Amino acid sequence: MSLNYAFGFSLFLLILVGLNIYFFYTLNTVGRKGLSFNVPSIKLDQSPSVFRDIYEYLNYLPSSYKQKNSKFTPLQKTLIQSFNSTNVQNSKNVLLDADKWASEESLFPHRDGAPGQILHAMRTSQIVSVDNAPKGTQLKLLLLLEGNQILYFKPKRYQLDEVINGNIYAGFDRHNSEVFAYYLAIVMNFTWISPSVIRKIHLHKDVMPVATEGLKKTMVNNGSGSMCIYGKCFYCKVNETVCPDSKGEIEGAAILFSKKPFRAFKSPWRRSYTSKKMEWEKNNDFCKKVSETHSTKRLLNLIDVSIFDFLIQNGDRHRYEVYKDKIILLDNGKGLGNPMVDELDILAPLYQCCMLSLTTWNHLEKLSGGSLTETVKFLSSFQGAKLATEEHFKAVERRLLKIYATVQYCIGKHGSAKVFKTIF
Ligand SMILES: Nc1ncnc2c1ncn2[C@@H]1O[C@H](COP(=O)(O)OP(=O)(O)OP(=O)(O)O)[C@@H](O)[C@H]1O
Ligand SMILES: [Mn+2]
Repeated sequence: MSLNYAFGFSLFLLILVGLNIYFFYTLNTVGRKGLSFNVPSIKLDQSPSVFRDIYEYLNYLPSSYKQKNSKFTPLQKTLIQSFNSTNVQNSKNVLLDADKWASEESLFPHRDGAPGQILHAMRTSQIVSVDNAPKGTQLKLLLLLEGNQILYFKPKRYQLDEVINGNIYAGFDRHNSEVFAYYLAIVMNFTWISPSVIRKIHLHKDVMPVATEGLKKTMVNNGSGSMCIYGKCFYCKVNETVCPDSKGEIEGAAILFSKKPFRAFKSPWRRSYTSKKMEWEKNNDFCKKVSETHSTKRLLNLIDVSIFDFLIQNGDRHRYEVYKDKIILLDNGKGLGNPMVDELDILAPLYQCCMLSLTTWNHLEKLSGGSLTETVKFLSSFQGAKLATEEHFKAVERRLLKIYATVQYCIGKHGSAKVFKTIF
């Protein structure tokens, strides 16, 4: 009898303790309830403590960040109208005005159906000359189009499902990353970027008849009768050629060249490209130092760029170029290397400065719940090419949640009045 009593009492105590723990937990997570996340391969033990803090916020991210925001619906509709290229009658002439473009809000027109027409023209206009592009470390060509516009052509080096292992800047440029970046930027309302589209050029029909002598000198026969290009660039090697596919075509990213005078600057958050650590990697107060030599406006712009780079995982923005006091998103080929990796330190400008343009934040909040990549897919579908595997689209959504968590971390640390800036 007394044993039964003792057992019953212990059970009662156990239930009481259990209930206590349950209520304590729910009370503590009210308002920041969220599903726990599977954190992909991250070396938390060796990471700075800021990473742990950000991941803590990620685990309690409000559920609204995982749902669609109805405020995005009208914006999405406008974007779709602008990229729908079914109205291409004028597209042949659309590039003729390109030199007159660049307004106070963008480098190229991005409204009223212009993007669809521009991309279509970039993909289909007659090529009148092909040469090696003289600048940079990566193989690329210059395509001169009828009507005098120039395209940078970064050739395809990898299949979409190829995973680039190694450090963040490993491998050749990814042509699809350039094009993906263009659509992503536009959906994010970062309009200071050059239009970019997947284009296929036929070696014997489009290139050879109009190739410069200089380009022909950088071609070799690959042994099975086809000519391949090794190009002229810092890293170009005779045994690292680009060859046409079985249809005789070379696929690549065609990027509209802008003749505007850009000014180049070294990025304060650039990597060392050796095992040596840069100051920003060792000093979490690095932003304070940068703010002594950079305006708040430029810092906010660099932070926007870091958010963009984190989404595609471009860790190679060693230098940035400016026009009309805005950073132009040139050279986005080092993204989409590995969909399983999220290098959080690309976000260093955000978590070290803990500030963000309010305009950027208001817009980012509208892109939640899958809208961001859904719109990239939708807009790019008008030009036909698939830009990335499903794993990459999922990775971008996962990284967006990490951006939300990083902003929450900053708000938690400094309060939203200090984080959000209206200077832009
Ligand atoms: N769309 C563009 N319009 C005008 N100039 C451009 C454009 N894209 C790139 N450039 C210029 O050409 C340079 C080289 O291009 P890009 O950076 O894409 O090549 P890269 O081979 O990847 O160079 P790097 O190895 O330095 O990263 C840029 O720094 C920029 O000055
Ligand atoms: Mn580059």
